[in-house]
Amino acid sequence: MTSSAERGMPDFTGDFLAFTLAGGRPAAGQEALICANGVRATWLDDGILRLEPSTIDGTTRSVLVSAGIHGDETAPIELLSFIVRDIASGALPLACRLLIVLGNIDAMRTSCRYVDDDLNRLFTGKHAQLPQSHEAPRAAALEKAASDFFAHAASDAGARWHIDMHTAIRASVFEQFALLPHTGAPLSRAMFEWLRDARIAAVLLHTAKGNTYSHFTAETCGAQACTLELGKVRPFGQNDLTRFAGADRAVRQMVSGGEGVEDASMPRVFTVIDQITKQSDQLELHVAADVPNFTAFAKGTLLARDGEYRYTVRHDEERIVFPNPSVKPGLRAGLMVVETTQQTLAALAG
Ligand SMILES: O=C(O)CCC(=O)N[C@@H](CCC(=O)O)C(=O)O
Ligand SMILES: [Zn+2]
Repeated sequence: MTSSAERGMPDFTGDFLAFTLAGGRPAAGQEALICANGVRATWLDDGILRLEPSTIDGTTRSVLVSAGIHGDETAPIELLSFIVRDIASGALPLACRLLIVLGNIDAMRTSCRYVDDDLNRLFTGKHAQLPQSHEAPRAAALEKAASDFFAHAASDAGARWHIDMHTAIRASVFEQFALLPHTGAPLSRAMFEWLRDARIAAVLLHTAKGNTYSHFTAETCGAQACTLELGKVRPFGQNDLTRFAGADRAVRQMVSGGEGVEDASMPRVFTVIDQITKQSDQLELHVAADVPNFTAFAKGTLLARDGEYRYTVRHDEERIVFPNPSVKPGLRAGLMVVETTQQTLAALAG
C-alpha cells in the first residue's frame, strides 16, 4: 500500500465527486491509500469509500454517511465530497469507521432523480421484484456495502449510525427536517440530540415499514438511521452551501468525535397518520405545486381523489409532506402528519 503523498495528488480522495462522476477506478493495487493522520481510505466500488482511523477498538463508532440516493439532490453530495477531501488532507480528524456513499451516480450524471425507478423505494429487498430496473443492481450493491460495513462494527446500538442526506422538491415550512424509519425500536435520545445539534427544525416519524435506505440500515444493520431533508433540489454548482452549515457541522462533529453544541431547541415532532398512495393516473391531488411541505389543512378538506378513493382531512389539523402526483402508480403521493412533539420528547429513551 502506498501513501497518497507518495503517489502524488489527486487521487480518489481529493475530489471524490469528480472522480466518481468521471467513472474513475483506482489502478490495480491502489484501491487502499494511507492519507494524513494514518487514515486508511479504501475505494470499494463506484461512489463507495471506506475511511478508517489508524487505531480502532471495540468502542469505535461505525458511521455511514450517504448522499445522492436521488441524483438531482446535489448539495449534500458536494458537502460529502468536501468531507472526504478534508479527512484525507488531515483538516478534519477521523475518530470513527466511516462509509461514504454517493448513491445514484447515473442519475447524478443526467441531473435527474432516477433513471428507471426511485432508488429509495428499492431497499429492504424490493430491488429483487424489479430486476430489469436500472436502479435494481445499485440498490443491491448499496445494501451489501452497508451490511459488510456494519458486520465489522461494534455491537452497541449507539456505535452504529447512518445519516442519509437529501434535498426536497418543494420548499418547506421547516426548511430542514428529518425522517426516522419505523422499525419498532424505541426512539433514541442520542439521535434527537444530534438532530438538534444539526439545527434540524422538525422530525417526521414514520409509522410503517418502508423501502428506504435508512429503513434498511436501521432494520437490517441495527443502525440509528435518519433521512435528512436539507433544503431544495438545485443543480450542481448552484447550491448556497452556507445554508447547510448546521448539518455539515454536525456530521463533521460526529465523524471527528467532537462535542455537539447544545444551544438550540429540540426539533418539533410530527407523526405519520396516513399516506396518500397513487392508485392510478387519474389521481387528482388538490395541493398546488407551490404549497410547501408541512402546510396545514383543516378538518374536512378534500386533498385527493383517485377513482373511488378520497383523502379528506380527519383531524382538526393535518399537514402534508412530499405531495407529488407524478410518482408511479402504487407509490406514495403524499404523507399526512400530525404534531406529537410533547408526547414524543417526553417518552424518549435515555
Ligand atoms: O421532495 C420530495 O417529494 C421527496 C424528497 C425525498 O427524496 N424524500 C425522501 C424521504 C425518505 C423517507 O420517506 O424516509 C424520499 O422520498 O425518498
Ligand atoms: Zn431525496
